[in-house]
Parts: sequence; C-alpha cells; structure tokens
Amino acid sequence: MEAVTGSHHFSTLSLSFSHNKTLRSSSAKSIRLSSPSTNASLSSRNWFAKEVWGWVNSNSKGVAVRRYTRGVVVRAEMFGQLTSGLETAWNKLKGEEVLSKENIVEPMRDIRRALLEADVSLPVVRRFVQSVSDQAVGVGVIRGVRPDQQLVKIVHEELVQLMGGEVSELVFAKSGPTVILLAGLQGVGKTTVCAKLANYLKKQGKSCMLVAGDVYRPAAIDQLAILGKQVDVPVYTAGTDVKPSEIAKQGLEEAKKKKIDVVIVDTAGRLQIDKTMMDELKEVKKALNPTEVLLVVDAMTGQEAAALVTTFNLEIGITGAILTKLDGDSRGGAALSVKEVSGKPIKLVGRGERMEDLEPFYPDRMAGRILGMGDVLSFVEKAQQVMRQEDAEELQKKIMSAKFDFNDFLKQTRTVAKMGSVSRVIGMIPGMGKVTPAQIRDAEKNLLNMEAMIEAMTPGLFFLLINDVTSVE
Ligand SMILES: Nc1nc2c(ncn2[C@@H]2O[C@H](COP(=O)(O)OP(=O)(O)OP(=O)(O)O)[C@@H](O)[C@H]2O)c(=O)[nH]1
Repeated sequence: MEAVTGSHHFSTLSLSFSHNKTLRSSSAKSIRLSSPSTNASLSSRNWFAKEVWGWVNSNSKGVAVRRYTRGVVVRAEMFGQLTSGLETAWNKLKGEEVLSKENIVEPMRDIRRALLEADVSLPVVRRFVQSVSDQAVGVGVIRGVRPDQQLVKIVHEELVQLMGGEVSELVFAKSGPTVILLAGLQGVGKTTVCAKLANYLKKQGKSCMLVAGDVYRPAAIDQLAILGKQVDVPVYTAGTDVKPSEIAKQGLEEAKKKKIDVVIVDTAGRLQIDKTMMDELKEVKKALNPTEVLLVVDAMTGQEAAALVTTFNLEIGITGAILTKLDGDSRGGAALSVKEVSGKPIKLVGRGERMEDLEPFYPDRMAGRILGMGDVLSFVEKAQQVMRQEDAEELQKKIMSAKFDFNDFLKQTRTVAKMGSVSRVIGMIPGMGKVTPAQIRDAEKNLLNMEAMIEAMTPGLFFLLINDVTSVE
C-alpha cells in the first residue's frame, strides 16, 4: 500500500487549520490533494471530485472573506457584550505609561457601563468599580507590565472575588443518603437539573435516586421518569394525589432501603413566588432534613436571579444556587450578582439541554472567560470526558506519521461535537472569543456539509475519486 500526503487548508469554524491529509486506498492507489490547486489538476472525467473540492474551497473561503469584511464583531461566547465592553476600557489605556487617578476615569466609566449593561445589580457595580479604582491607583509602575494589562489583572481578581473566590463544592452527608432538595420557579430547568445532577454524581461513583415531588405540572412526573431512564437512575413516583412532603418521605425511605448514596428531590415551581409554594417547600424541607437545598435560577433573568436567591434563602433557607441556561443569551448579571447580593454561592451551572451539560461553577475560570482569556482547564476536562486516552494517542501517531485520513477527520469532528456546541468549544479557547455568531453558523453548516460529503463517499466512490486523481498525478 502506498500513501502520498498532501496539505489541505480548512477555514471552517473560523479556526483556520492546516494539516497533512493522507488518503489511503485499499487498492494500493493513492492521492495527492493540495487544494486549491488540486481543483485544477483534477481531470474533467472526475466531475464529482472536482465539484466537491471546488465547493469545499469556495465555502471555506467564503467564511474567511466574510470574517474580514464584516464590520462590528459580536462575540459568540456567552457574556459577549460584557467582554467587548470591558475591552473598550483596556483600549483607553493603550500608550499610557502608568495607571493614574486621571487616566483611569474613562476606563472605569466603561467598566461601570459594561457591568450595568450586563444587568449586574447597581450596588454590586458601585462596590466593584470603587474597589478596582482604589487598587489601580495604588499599583504604581511594574516593570514590563503595561497599565492596560495591570488593569485587566485587577479586574480579573475582583471578578473572581465577586463570584465567590473558591469553587463551592456540594456537601455530602456523613452517614445515610445525602438529600438534595431542588427548588425554583416554573420553567427554570429544575426537572432537567435533577437528571443532570444524577448523571454528574454517577460519574463520581455515587448511586442516585430521583424523587418526583412536582405534583402540579401533569407532565413533570413523566418527564422525570423519562430523564431518569435516560441517565439510568431510578425514579420514585407516587402520582399526583399524595402530598409532596409525603412523597419525599416515602422516596427517602425507599432510598435508605436500597442504600442509595444521593436522593435528589424535584419540587413544583410557580410562575412567581407565592405563599403556598413557600409553605409547601418548608414542609418538604422539614420532612427531609436535606443536606443541600439548591435554588435553580435561570441565568437569562439577570440580577432578578440574585433577588430570587435572596428571597428563597430568607424564606426557606438554602445552601446555594444552580444557574441554568448559561449557554443562552445571558448577559452575565446573574453569575456576577448572586453571591454578592445573597451571600449564597453558585454551586453548579447548566450550559445546555443535554444531560452532560452541568458542571461546577469555577469563579476563576468564569472570570477568565468574561475577560476573553478562554478557559483551558474546562476545555481539557471536556476533551478528557469525550475522548479516550488510547484514541488520542492513536490520533497523535497518525498525524505525526501523516496518516490522518477522512475517516479520522470525521471521527474528530464528531468527538468535538460531543463537547458541546461550536460556540461553547470556541469560547473555551484563548483568543477565540471574537468569532461572530454568523461565522459560527457558517462553520457549523460547513462541517455538516463536509460530513455529508465524506459520508457519501462510499468505498466505490472513494475508490473512483482516488483512482482518478492518481491518474492525473
Ligand atoms: N439551553 C438550555 N436549556 C435548558 C437548560 N436547563 C434546562 N433547559 C430547558 O429549559 C426547559 C425547562 O426545563 P424544565 O426542567 O422542564 O423546567 P422546570 O423548572 O422543571 O419547569 P417546571 O416543572 O414547569 O417548574 C426545558 O426545555 C429544558 O430542556 C440549560 O442549561 N440550557
């Protein structure tokens, strides 16, 4: 078997990357693809190959061209506007020698504006800006560090503090099952979080059971049963005629019998806070004596989420919050306000509808993302979750020996897809925050098209393509 390599340049994902591409043929024939010149070198007999490569190239170029011709860059990552707003502040310090009381006035105004536009609560913004200003003026000259970089560092540290400093771990009971009671308004993602949390804890080796305590929304029990099945966790249900506190008690007894490690209890939500809901929650809490009472809040509601955490904490006493829908169009107000306003930490965040899309809330990583520095640690952890070590080594060997082929390319794109949406993956890579949503859509479309084309290359067609190009060579 002979293998010839060629280099091909993909501009999809706006992540232009070149790599050697080797197409290996079982018929001892081989192919050199060095587009875009390949297109011209293909014989007219092989119109399909010509069409395919011409089309891929024109599409890839299209993305690249649009990238440079589009005017304002809208960040694709979550909190994109906040990131851009803060960047405006650093830019005002370009060319300055040192941070001074005078030259930080404008940047601080930009920071204040960016935070308010991100829907961070006003008292939080005031304290934040004051603290950053005080530190910035006192910082003096640091050899080799530009004033704008110094300000980024101060803001990074303050953001981390604002979001709670350290990661706030879930607490587990010393003996017997750990009980996690979930509360929250309607539609925030409580039921989904129950299953996501079970899935997350199962990966840490804990056995879990879900308890269906939402007796008001008719579909909630079925939804929980389906999700439980999906993550392979038992679900305790007792219909809709039993009181939620009674269901909770029965579920806990069942879990004790089965020696389950963690019991996660779903409860009913309401459109807004009302006395009946609070009384019911208090009753369920009394019946269970839970280890964790977590309020599920929707990140899209901004600083309103922080107000909710405060109210629920005053009314029923909670241990922390879970912030959902962080993958959506949230501006950052919730993530930045919850701890400071309510005193309660965000313990976990939901970043999508899939069962894998729940992760701990790391204030330092979040600050890094807000500042457009990416989140390499989360990127590596995600990659480790979806890719086996042996596969990674095998891939590395193939690339090193220039034997990376279309099948490997397909396998890679599918593995990356398992890490989440393209925007989410891109957001974790340092320096990749300035990709526009339109570019991401283009990239996703191009990837799907490429996947379809490679899929369409049946062994026969693949053979034809290879034979034809080889004959040209
Ligand atoms: N994009 C995104 N969607 C989510 C996330 N979490 C939940 N959802 C979606 O939000 C919708 C509502 O979720 P549910 O779990 O039914 O919400 P709930 O709080 O149980 O609702 P009630 O039972 O009515 O109180 C569903 O379509 C979920 O798939 C998330 O992190 N990101």
